[in-house]
Amino acid sequence: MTRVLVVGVGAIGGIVAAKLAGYAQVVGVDSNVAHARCISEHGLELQGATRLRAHFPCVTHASELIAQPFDAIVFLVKSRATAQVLQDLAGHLASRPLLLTLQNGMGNAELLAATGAPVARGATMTAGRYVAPGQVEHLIRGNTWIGPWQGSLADMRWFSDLLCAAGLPCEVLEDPMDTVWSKFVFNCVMNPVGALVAGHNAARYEVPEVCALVDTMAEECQQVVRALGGSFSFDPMAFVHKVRSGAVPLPRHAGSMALDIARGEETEIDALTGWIVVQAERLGIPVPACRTVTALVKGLEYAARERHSPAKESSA
Ligand SMILES: NC(=O)C1=CN([C@@H]2O[C@H](COP(=O)(O)OP(=O)(O)OC[C@H]3O[C@@H](n4cnc5c(N)ncnc54)[C@H](OP(=O)(O)O)[C@@H]3O)[C@@H](O)[C@H]2O)C=CC1
Ligand SMILES: CC(C)(CO)C(=O)C(=O)O
Repeated sequence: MTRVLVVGVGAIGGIVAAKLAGYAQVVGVDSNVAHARCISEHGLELQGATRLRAHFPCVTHASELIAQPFDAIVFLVKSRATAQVLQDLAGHLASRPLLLTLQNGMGNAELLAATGAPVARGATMTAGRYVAPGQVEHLIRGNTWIGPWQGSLADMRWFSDLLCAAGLPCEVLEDPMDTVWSKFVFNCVMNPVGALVAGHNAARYEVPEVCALVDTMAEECQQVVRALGGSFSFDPMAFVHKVRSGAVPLPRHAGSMALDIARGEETEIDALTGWIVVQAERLGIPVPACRTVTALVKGLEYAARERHSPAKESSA
């Protein structure tokens, strides 16, 4: 049976691992000790759009994995953890498994490609939320796209078929970048704004001043991506326009960055909007809205960290 390692079995990794568990031999690695233990002992419970309990082993560090080779390794840790997990997994890369990233943010595929293994890069509109040890909520059923960043379509078509069989609709693309750019711009705009409105999704769509900010940021991000030679397979703001016009209902999920702030975690701002700001500076493109929003999210991270620090909790 196909062996798949899922690195980061949180919101999205949890959905992928639990769904795949009936179709492949899945192993998880997750540094959240209580979560990993719960999964190994009682299984991972998916709630919401998918309801199932999947059983697979989950370790807390790559050093606990047995030497048997994996056919694919799926990276679903936050972008800031990718370099460290790759280093930890060095002993499992000699067999050249397919490395797949569906992470938001720039920089991950480049790190994976440096290993020399085939790399599938993609994006997913699936949404999830970590609830508690052993529990993940599947919030939105969404499409997934993957394609070669390093290697050929043949190296990864089988994995797309596996995701489809497991109930995660996936399209394989000859060149995934136009889709990656489209979703990247959506995340660069909507994720920080979702965090700044404290996860109250209606505020992203119904407050005129917030809508104007969203549109300005979208313009800035698209200008930078085009200056970098990128293009878009779909209008990054298409979903936003559909929600605004009432063509699709307002989802409850305000993006994963709002969830990070609610948990007092660091966000992926540096790999998203902050990345745009750095590129814009290099290219001489003014991006005042993205710059301000990036700064505000840094402040929000600081405040959320302070609010969740054990010292604050005990003195409260
Ligand atoms: N949530 C969503 O709806 C979506 C998320 N994404 C993207 O998917 C990626 C994962 O996000 P998400 O699932 O939300 O994140 P989560 O924080 O829910 O899950 C990541 C998991 O990885 C664990 N982890 C952190 N560092 C390591 C490490 N060094 N080794 C092993 N495990 C580690 C975390 O543990 P701990 O909590 O203890 O740090 C956590 O359990 C991100 O790039 C995100 O942008 C894409 C689409 C939608
Ligand atoms: C699922 C989606 C597209 C929703 O914004 C996302 O990428 C996120 O939450 O980070």
